[in-house]
Amino acid sequence: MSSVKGAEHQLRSGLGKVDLRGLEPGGPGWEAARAAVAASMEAVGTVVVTHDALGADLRQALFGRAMPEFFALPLDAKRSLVSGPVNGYIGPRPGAPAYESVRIWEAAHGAGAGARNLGDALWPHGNPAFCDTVATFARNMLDLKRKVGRMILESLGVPAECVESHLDSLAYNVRLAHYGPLPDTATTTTGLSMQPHRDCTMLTMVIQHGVEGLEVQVEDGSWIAVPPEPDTVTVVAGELLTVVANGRVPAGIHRVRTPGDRERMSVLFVSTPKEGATVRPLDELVDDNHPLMYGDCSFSEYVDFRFAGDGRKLSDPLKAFCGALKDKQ
Ligand SMILES: O=C(O)CCC(=O)C(=O)O
Ligand SMILES: [Fe+2]
Repeated sequence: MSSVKGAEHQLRSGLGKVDLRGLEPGGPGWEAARAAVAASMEAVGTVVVTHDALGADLRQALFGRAMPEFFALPLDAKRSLVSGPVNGYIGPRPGAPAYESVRIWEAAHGAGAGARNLGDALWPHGNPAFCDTVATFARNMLDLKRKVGRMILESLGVPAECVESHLDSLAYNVRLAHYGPLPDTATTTTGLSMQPHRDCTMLTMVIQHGVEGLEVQVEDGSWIAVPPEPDTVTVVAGELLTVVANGRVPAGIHRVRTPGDRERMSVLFVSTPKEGATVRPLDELVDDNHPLMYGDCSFSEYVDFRFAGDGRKLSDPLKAFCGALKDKQ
């Protein structure tokens, strides 16, 4: 994939790469970039964007210091972080023996309360550098995320004020992820560190660093490895965006194939509905040509259904949960 600012972009079986550097809403290049972002999103639920949201110093502070410090903590300390609406740690499991990650909620707001709580819980005297790094990262990503979210919805024809109120209705979290070298058995069976999946989010932005691994499924069913270029982010539509977009943006299918013998770190910047919220297709995206595809979707009930309930066994749990046509198929 190579990219050219604004109007030109390269597609491989639907996956686009679009340069967003220096673009402002309504300014030169905005419309062409917006069309390219939307085309890729509507085709494969994913787009790779080039950006200038994270400088080299911030990336170094995050991947070179904050993350190694966190993952080096004793397993018991990491496990003590309760999983739930505030923070959460996922340790190695039989299905993913080399994967661990931690989620920090609302890291983008205020002084990064989520990061500070986590720092205070883990280090006896807190860890201001860790907290500042995560909070700065999240603030910078939030601007980029709003830009991409705005492009997607505007291009579907959603008026500006509705786009803004949708974006204002979301919550944000950061997930720091670490993939250790794969044990031999895992490498010989699938070679995958994370199985193909759709995210249960609104949008997930994946930042890789140095070591590749993220692969995206494209229109012909093949997989494209996204190179870990420092100034790019992979933006993946989650299932909740499919609901809001009334089915016009599919959730991107992706997986992780880490080089077997190498350690890898990635960071996700994630938007979701707020806790307790119910989402539904935006009114502006339902008309005679676009009949209602999804009914009301309670975020927390869907999470339970998908990860702890009957949805675990289904290939399309979203449709079973709130698809408008689910009873007729
Ligand atoms: O680490 C990555 O590149 C992607 C991880 C991912 O897809 C996920 O955590 O849902
Ligand atoms: Fe994912």
